Amino acid sequence: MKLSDLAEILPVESAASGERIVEGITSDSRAVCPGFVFAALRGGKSDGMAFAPDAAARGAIAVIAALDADAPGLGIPVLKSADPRRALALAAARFHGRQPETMVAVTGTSGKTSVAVFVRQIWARAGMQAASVGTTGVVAPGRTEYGSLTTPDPVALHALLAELADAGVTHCSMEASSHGLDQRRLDGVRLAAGAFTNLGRDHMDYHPTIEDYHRAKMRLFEDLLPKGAPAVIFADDAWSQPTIDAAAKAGLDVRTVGRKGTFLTLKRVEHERRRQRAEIEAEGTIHEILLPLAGDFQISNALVAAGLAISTGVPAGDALRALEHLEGAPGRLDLVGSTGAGAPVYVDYAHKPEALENVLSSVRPFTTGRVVVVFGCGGDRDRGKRPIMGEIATRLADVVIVTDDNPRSEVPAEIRAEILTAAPGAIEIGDRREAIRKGVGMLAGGDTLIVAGKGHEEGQTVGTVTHHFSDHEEVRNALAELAR
Ligand SMILES: CC(=O)N[C@H]1[C@@H](OP(=O)(O)OP(=O)(O)OC[C@H]2O[C@@H](n3ccc(=O)[nH]c3=O)[C@H](O)[C@@H]2O)O[C@H](CO)[C@@H](O)[C@@H]1O[C@H](C)C(=O)N[C@@H](C)C(=O)N[C@H](CCC(=O)O)C(=O)O
Ligand SMILES: Nc1ncnc2c1ncn2[C@@H]1O[C@H](COP(=O)(O)OP(=O)(O)OP(=O)(O)O)[C@@H](O)[C@H]1O
Ligand SMILES: N[C@H](CCC[C@H](N)C(=O)O)C(=O)O
Ligand SMILES: [Mg+2]
Repeated sequence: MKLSDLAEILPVESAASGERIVEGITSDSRAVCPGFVFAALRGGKSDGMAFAPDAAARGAIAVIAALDADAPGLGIPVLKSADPRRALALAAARFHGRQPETMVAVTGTSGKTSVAVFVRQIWARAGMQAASVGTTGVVAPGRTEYGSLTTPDPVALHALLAELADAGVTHCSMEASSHGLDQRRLDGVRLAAGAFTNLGRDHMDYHPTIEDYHRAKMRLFEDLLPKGAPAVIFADDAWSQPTIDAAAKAGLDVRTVGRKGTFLTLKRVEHERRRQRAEIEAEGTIHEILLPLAGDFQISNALVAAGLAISTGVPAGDALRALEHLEGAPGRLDLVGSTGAGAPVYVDYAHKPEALENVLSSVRPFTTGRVVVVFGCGGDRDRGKRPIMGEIATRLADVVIVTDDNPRSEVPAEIRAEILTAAPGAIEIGDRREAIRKGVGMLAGGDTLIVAGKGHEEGQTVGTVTHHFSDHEEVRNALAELAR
């Protein structure tokens, strides 16, 4: 690609530099190699423009910068944009070129990972070459990789999408986090359809108000999906209506799913311990489905996923039948094992209030004894959620064990103390391994243990060091010890 190929996105004026070959694009000066375009972004910590001289010294051929950026004497063209993050995303898409033909994205506070992996499974069952990209990583035919970000930065994202397309993937589902949407990480993705699950308290350290948080999510419908594209919206959430309004105003084809949904209507649901039977109406026909997953919320996620699959060409009957074969995303109400007396132990990724509320409520109907929960809250993240989660745990569980979950740069005992202000009577055990042992050790027949907050994670971050830690492994070890 030549620099002049970016002319639709950026003011590439000088003909001489326009002929230069672009060897790569990055927003990190440390990754610049000769021939790269460097995007100088203003971030939470620093202004990328401060690193432009370094990028130029490493051989950058142009810098993408804000309109008001001050760029004296860099010796390379400065391409100014009113929205440098968007320009970077569009440039990365142009540079890497190929993407799977059918891309869909799902946003919402909870359920994104589940929906993305469900859509992949439904497509795959319908015979498509399908992939999913999100919090738990990348899964595609012959490829499974552990992830880090929910929505990768645009440079990594477009490199990945090009690789997937080259490997023959035609259908790809991805998660659109509010950070990702706000930071324009998805702006270069050619989306065929989008979806919304729900909205609750999250990332209040990043978004000033919940309205601002909702607005960031609405970029998916307002700015990213082409007019007329299907927008699959879960209908039974408090934020469903404002979302439907935003999607309709943006000229999208709104398709609601859920009890109040009209595209897929949930008529009836009967919960069993590890599965649920649902009657779903689609195009005037009632389908009875046995969903092999625990948790009320999984029905909602399955409906959103089916809505996306149908909206991208899977016949409704096939999509709904495929729900009978769904496997949950790793670490989402994941049954790891049971004690000798039959008390189940689940690992779940609930690390925000509504998720914790949902998961604890979901297991109550099948618990004849006590619901025991082990959880903590992450450091360097929204502090406001700590007492809220303490209150929810105290209200919905019989035994609450408060422990550590990635304290990062904070003092772990202070995080626990903030949770404990609203969790009187809770047991405090900082060491997560000990906390899990304690939880497992106290289980009697009829009890249920939920180890919440880390789900698929494989590390515990203390300070800047991430130690290997897996709730799955710890639960398995504790159960094995008990059996000895
Ligand atoms: C808070 C946040 O979202 N930060 C993201 C943001 O960083 P930033 O712009 O604030 O970075 P900064 O440190 O101020 O630096 C500004 C710029 O200078 C550049 N720089 C910096 C140093 C240097 O030597 N040279 C250089 O060029 C940086 O690369 C950056 O472009 O933009 C970066 C580039 O896209 C992201 O990598 C980074 O994500 C960090 C890694 C992160 O942890 N993000 C998390 C919070 C996140 O995005 N999570 C969401 C949601 C998860 C969920 O739903 O729960 C996700 O999608 O994963
Ligand atoms: N539809 C839903 N409604 C409420 N809670 C849910 C829903 N789906 C999942 N959860 C809860 O949220 C947790 C995370 O689910 P999932 O990973 O699918 O969501 P996510 O939106 O991708 O979350 P994150 O933004 O943290 O990656 C689950 O472990 C469960 O506790
Ligand atoms: N993507 C989320 C995951 C949080 C998971 C929880 N284990 C924590 O560390 O708070 C975040 O980084 O805020
Ligand atoms: Mg996720």
